[in-house]
Amino acid sequence: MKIAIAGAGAMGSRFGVMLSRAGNQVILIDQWAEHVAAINAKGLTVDTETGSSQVHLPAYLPAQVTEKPELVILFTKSMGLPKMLAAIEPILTPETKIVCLLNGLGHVPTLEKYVHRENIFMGVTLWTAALIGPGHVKLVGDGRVEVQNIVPTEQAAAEEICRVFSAAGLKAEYSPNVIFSIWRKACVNGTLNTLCTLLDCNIAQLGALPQTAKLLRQIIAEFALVAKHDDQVALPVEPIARDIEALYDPKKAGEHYPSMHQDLIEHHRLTEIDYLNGYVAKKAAAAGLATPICQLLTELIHAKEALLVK
Ligand SMILES: NC(=O)C1=CN([C@@H]2O[C@H](COP(=O)(O)OP(=O)(O)OC[C@H]3O[C@@H](n4cnc5c(N)ncnc54)[C@H](OP(=O)(O)O)[C@@H]3O)[C@@H](O)[C@H]2O)C=CC1
Ligand SMILES: CC(C)(CO)C(=O)C(=O)O
Repeated sequence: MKIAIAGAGAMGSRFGVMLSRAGNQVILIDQWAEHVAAINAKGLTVDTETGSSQVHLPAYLPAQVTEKPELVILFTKSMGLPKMLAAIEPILTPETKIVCLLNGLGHVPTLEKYVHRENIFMGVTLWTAALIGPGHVKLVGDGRVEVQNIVPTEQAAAEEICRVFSAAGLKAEYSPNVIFSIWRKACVNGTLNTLCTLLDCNIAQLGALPQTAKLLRQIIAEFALVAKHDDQVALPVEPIARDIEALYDPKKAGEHYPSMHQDLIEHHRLTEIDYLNGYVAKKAAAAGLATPICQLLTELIHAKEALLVK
């Protein structure tokens, strides 16, 4: 399949490398000129548990692409999504399918401004990856993917995307209720990412703190309030909290510094907070609901951004 990865940072590179190794024709598209130049000059440097290798994939700035892909996989940061969609609009045909695997909430209305609804596929992933520098990523660990169509007639196309992903080892499953999965994943990021970033710790260290269990449940309960009000999604607080707590195990994600920590603490870049706790606080305010903890966490992250982002 002809696949374009739009947003070829850590996660986009992971998907690009795995899909290319499975025989797909993959191109990488990214706005970061130094990263694109490094990949084209010497290949993408991929570090894994077993060593380092160079993977040769064509990389482009959005304005340079002329090929028309059959499938586009979006992996920008949430705040980069509109700019990327506007930039790749010229290469989209009425048949091009788009899969959005970003963390965070509220992406469908953005996608609908650029893509016909029947071509939009939403998903979540538990794969992880880290961007070490331009043209250099670290891909360790295991993961899986869930994908669903947003227009009911397009289930077969979603299942085909899952088949292509799974043939590349990405372990994709058709999701019968992706909106629930997106909210559940947002609970993971709205707790672990936000708290690890504010406390400057990894997931295992967060899990060992006496305050964490209660705080986790309070944050999830606020997400549940808005999920129910806005999307009629019922989020069960206790089972979601237990699933998140299972990630403290160093054999799972315990050693991992969440992507928000990588963005703000390590790279002094803006975070996706407005698509996580900030989204919940904003939607709650609009509906007259109280989500004081999400409101406070959002303000603290923005304050830390003001201190750290150049
Ligand atoms: N990393 C992870 O383990 C996981 C991430 N996700 C989600 O996947 C999506 C993509 O995340 P991820 O792959 O981590 O993002 P990255 O930060 O690795 O890359 C995203 C984009 O940010 C820009 N960028 C990154 N670093 C720099 C830099 N130093 N200078 C200039 N530009 C830079 C690049 O594009 P541009 O210039 O166009 O902004 C890049 O394509 C997010 O929604 C994230 O939450 C989901 C699961 C796990
Ligand atoms: C790995 C995980 C689940 C950690 O919160 C994540 O999605 C991230 O780092 O953004």
